[in-house]
Amino acid sequence: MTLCLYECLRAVGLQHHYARFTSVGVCRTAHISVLTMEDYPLLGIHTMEDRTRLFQLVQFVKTLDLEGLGYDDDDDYHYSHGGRVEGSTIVDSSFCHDSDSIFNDEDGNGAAVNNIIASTFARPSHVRRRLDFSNETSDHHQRLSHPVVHVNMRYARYEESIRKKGSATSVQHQYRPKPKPANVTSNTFNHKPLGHKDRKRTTRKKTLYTEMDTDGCMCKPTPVYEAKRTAGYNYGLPMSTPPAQCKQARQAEEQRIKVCVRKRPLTCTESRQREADVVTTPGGECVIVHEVKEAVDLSQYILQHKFYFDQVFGEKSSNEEVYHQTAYPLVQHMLKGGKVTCFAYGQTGAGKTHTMLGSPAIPGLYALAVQDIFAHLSATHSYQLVFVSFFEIYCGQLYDLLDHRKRLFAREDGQKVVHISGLRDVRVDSVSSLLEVKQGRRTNSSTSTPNKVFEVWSVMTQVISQGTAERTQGMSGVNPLSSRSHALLQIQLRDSNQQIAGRMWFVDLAGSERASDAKEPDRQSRMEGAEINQSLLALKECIRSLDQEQSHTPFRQSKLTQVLKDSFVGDSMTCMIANISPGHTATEHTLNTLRYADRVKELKRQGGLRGRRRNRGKTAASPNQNLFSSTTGSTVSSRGKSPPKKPKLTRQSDSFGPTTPTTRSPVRSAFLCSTPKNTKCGEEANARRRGEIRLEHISPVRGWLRTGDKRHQRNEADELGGGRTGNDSLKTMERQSVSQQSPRAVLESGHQQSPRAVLVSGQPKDKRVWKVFLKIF
Ligand SMILES: Nc1ncnc2c1ncn2[C@@H]1O[C@H](COP(=O)(O)OP(=O)(O)OP(=O)(O)O)[C@@H](O)[C@H]1O
Repeated sequence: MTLCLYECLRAVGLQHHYARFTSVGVCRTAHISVLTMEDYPLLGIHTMEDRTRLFQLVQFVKTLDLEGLGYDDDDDYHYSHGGRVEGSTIVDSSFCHDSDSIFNDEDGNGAAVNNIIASTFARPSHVRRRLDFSNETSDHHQRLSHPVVHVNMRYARYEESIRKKGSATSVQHQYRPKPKPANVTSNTFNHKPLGHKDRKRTTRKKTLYTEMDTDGCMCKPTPVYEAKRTAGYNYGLPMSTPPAQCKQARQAEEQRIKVCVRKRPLTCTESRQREADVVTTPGGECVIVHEVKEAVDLSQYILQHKFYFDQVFGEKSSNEEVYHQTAYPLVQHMLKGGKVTCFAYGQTGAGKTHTMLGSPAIPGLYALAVQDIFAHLSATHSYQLVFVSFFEIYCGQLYDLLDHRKRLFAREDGQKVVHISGLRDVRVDSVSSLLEVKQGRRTNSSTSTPNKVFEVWSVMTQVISQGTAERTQGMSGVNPLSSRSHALLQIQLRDSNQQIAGRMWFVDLAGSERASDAKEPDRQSRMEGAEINQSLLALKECIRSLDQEQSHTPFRQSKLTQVLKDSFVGDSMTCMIANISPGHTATEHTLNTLRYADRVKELKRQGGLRGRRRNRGKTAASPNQNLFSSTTGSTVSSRGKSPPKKPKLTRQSDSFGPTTPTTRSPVRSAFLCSTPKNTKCGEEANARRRGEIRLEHISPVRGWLRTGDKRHQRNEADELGGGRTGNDSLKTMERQSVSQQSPRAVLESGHQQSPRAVLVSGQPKDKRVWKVFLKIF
């Protein structure tokens, strides 16, 4: 039993168009696969329903390996000339007279088709044309003599339209990617006319690539275009620039921020699923993503996205190689007393943990860094001590991974230095390693043997394995053991006075993918995803803010940036390793990761950080002072750009209701308690401040009436963050006094909202307003 055109059309309920199809030259099932939407009217497909059906059929036929299934070119031919297909009854009540004409045609010479064309489809001559499948050898078409439309030229048409649009630059057809694997489910069609083919679908899908590659009829060379990015997408910064063009800038920057990309190989699972590798890493500084796209006419084309970074590691790079290019310079800087940070960023399953932690057989950056630190200390006979702490940030909370997930709190002191209270520091005292080194058997990492590396690894794992086991993990759509938290490993060097003599952060960030990618997106995983995204956004905002020389850097937007404050100020060095997956199903995430990294790289080339540091150096001596000035100073951006927008945490309305015009509070902020006490003190305060207080809106939270004054919010945040200023007592007085006003007094003071409103604050705003008014008047 073979596949024929009529069966296909009947499967989607388009069998009544069969004659029309054959009349214009669509006589075989294979012809369907090359139909485009432009051909639909020619085939008599006008209604949206029919268009959808035909579209589905075209998609389905495209996924079929017709030759592999024993597709016989003549089948449709015989079919259309009255041949009765083995095992199937083609008589269909909906097929009207056309079918009779066709199937009762005994001579099989195409007379029926010609009759139909002549009688049923008597159309104007410009419509009466037939589609040409020029690659066919059958003489079937030679019997028809209508004008020809070249539908197989759709690739050329598309290329032409792209050129006209100027949205992409055409390049040579040099890259011929494997087409996307077919993703056909058994319920694609309800009627199951092709049921006898079902058992072959699996093999059909698997052989799709090769068949289409070798079959010139089925697969035209896929056009390749180079993505031409516009200024809007990258915040107006120049796009990824080749290294040659920015050599000077790089030298000037002295690699304070280094952005690298690491591509991992396809995993066994991905190979089994026949995922295509869409990432290439030509040279050591360029990475190209070949994105398979589909045009509106359903033709496929390739869009190449090219990025340049300080270093690009291909799938064959080892952890040691990555370490020497990324973390090793940071270790050297730390040993000189600097503060350094190494981020691993990327989608879940992209290889962040593999890079950072590795395994006993393949130690990651943690172990290699500690090994070098010990090697240095022993070589210089230093008495500095190495302390390690390890904690995670999960859903905005800090948990100590070395202390049974004890809850931690990040607080700022009066000097604006962030401390993590309760964090356990473990002194790493690799006696055996150090002894070995002191005996001259170890000098540095480059001369160490794998056994020695393994030894340091085992020392580190005594500390880290406990923490890693405690880390929050979950199942994502990509990785069954996906990290759902940011893991931060801190390595500190301390002198004999316990003063910090160098600090290194290793940050294994949580997967950067969207929350919806979780395999079973329940509430918890969505919350996790939202939190992860928010902290990554905050990280980006901090970097962006530094780049734009903003007077305020929003460290406090997330715990991650708050904890990593040191990484953004002073004489720090940072390295970001963007990990990417090579599979075509991860293309979108790969591009997102690369764009994020590209953004970080481009801003450093703009000299944003450097310029900022320079400015800071003029006004302040220490990083802490710099930070202070950056957060409280009134410096306006020299570029005149607007400050970054903070994500809105709560919705604030400017108007409370149609009858309650609101006014902004003056600089002095005030609270109003929902249940004021009529004390004398309160009345006095009320009388004094009656003319000053302007309420903006009522917050249902804890019954406070709040003002929208930013300074007030900042003061409040300071208090929450643990910092207290000299005005604290004054503010407390203010709060007390204002909170004790009577409702009547508030009304008299010109405000149209009553504290009574707070009592009904759980209701919609308009209702609340009306209740207040009813109560009063
Ligand atoms: N460079 C590499 N070479 C070989 N295998 C790798 C490489 N990078 C990652 N892998 C493998 O890919 C899988 C996923 O890697 P890993 O767990 O490091 O991802 P991840 O980015 O940390 O994911 P998540 O964010 O979900 O924790 C692991 O099985 C790991 O062994």
